[in-house]
Amino acid sequence: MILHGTSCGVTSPQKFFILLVQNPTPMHANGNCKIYWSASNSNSKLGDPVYVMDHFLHSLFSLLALMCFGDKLKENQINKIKNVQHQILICFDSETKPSEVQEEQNKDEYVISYVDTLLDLQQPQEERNLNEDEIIDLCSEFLNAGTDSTSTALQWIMANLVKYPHIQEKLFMEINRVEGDLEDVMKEDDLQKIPYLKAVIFEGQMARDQKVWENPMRYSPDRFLSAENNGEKVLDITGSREIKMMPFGAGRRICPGLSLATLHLEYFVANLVWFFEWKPVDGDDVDLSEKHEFSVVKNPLKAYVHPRLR
Ligand code: HEM
Repeated sequence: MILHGTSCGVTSPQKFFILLVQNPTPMHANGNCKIYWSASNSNSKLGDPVYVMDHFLHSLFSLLALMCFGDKLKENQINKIKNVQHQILICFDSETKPSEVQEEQNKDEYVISYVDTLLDLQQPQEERNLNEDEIIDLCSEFLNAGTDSTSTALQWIMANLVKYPHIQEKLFMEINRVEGDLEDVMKEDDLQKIPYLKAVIFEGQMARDQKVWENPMRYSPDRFLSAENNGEKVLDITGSREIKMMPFGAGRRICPGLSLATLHLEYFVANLVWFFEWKPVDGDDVDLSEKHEFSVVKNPLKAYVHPRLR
C-alpha cells in the first residue's frame, strides 16, 4: 500500500514541534479506551456480512476526538464534532469547549487532553499563548490527519487478513500465547509482546518495490521477522539507516503521528482479531485492487465478522 505524501496535509515546523512535544497519551492512561463497534450507519442484521470502513472511520475519529478534547466526551458530542469537521468548519464550538466537559468530570480522574496542552503552550520566541484560530487549526489537523490515513491502512490490513486466513490464524495464535484466557481488550503493554503483530502491520504498508523486496507481491509478514533480512533493519521505517519503505515519509517532515498511528493500528488489528473471526463473503476473493484518491484506497471491504467463542 502506498499513501501519498500529502495525505495528512502540510504544516509548519511549529505544528510539527507541538505535536511532538504534546505526545498525547495514546490509549488514555486510565485504560478507558474501548473499541467502538458502532452500527449507527449500518442496516445490517446480526450474522450479515458488513462493510467495515465506516466503522473504522468512526472508531478512529472517536479515539482522536477523545485524545483531543478529553476522555469524558459523549457519543453525541463526538458526532457533533465529526459533522462540523466534515463540513470543514471550526471544531471548537461552544458545545465542545473543554471547560464544559471538565465541569462534569471528577477532577481526580482527569486525563490531560491535546487541547489542554495547546491552551497551556507558550510560543517560545514570541512569549505568548496560541490564539483561538491557531488552536482550532491544530485540533482540526489532528483529527483530520489521523482519521483517514489510519482507517485506510486498517482497512488494507484487515482485507489481507480476510484474504489470507492462515495469516489471521497465526496472528490469533500469537495473541493467544500472550493473552491466554483473558477476555478483556488487549492493553498497550501486551501489544509489544507480539512481534508478528508489527510484521502484519508493516506488511500492509510496505510499498511493493521489487528493487528492494524479494517477492514484493507475495503477502508475507514473515519477511519482517526473518533473519536473512536482518530483523530490526527492515523494520526501520523512519529512513534513518536506509529507506526500503516510507509510508510515513522521511527526513525532517516525516509524519509526527508515526508512533501514534502504529500504536493505533496495532491496538485495533490485535483486538479485532482477538475478539472476531474475519471471513470473506462467499464467492468473494477479496478484491485488493487500488484506487487513487487522497491516499491509495481499496474498494470497500465487506466481510463476515463472527465473535470468537471462548
Ligand atoms: C497510518 C497512518 C498514517 C500514515 C500512513 C501517515 C502518513 C503521512 C505522510 C506520508 C506524511 C507526509 C510526510 C512528508 O511530507 O514527508 C504525513 C504527514 C503528517 N502526518 Fe501523518 N500519517 C498517518 C497518521 C497520522 C496521525 C495519527 C497523525 C496525528 C494525529 C498524523 C499527523 C501528520 C501531520 C501533522 C503531518 C504533517 C507533518 C509536516 O508537514 O511537518 N499522521 N503523514
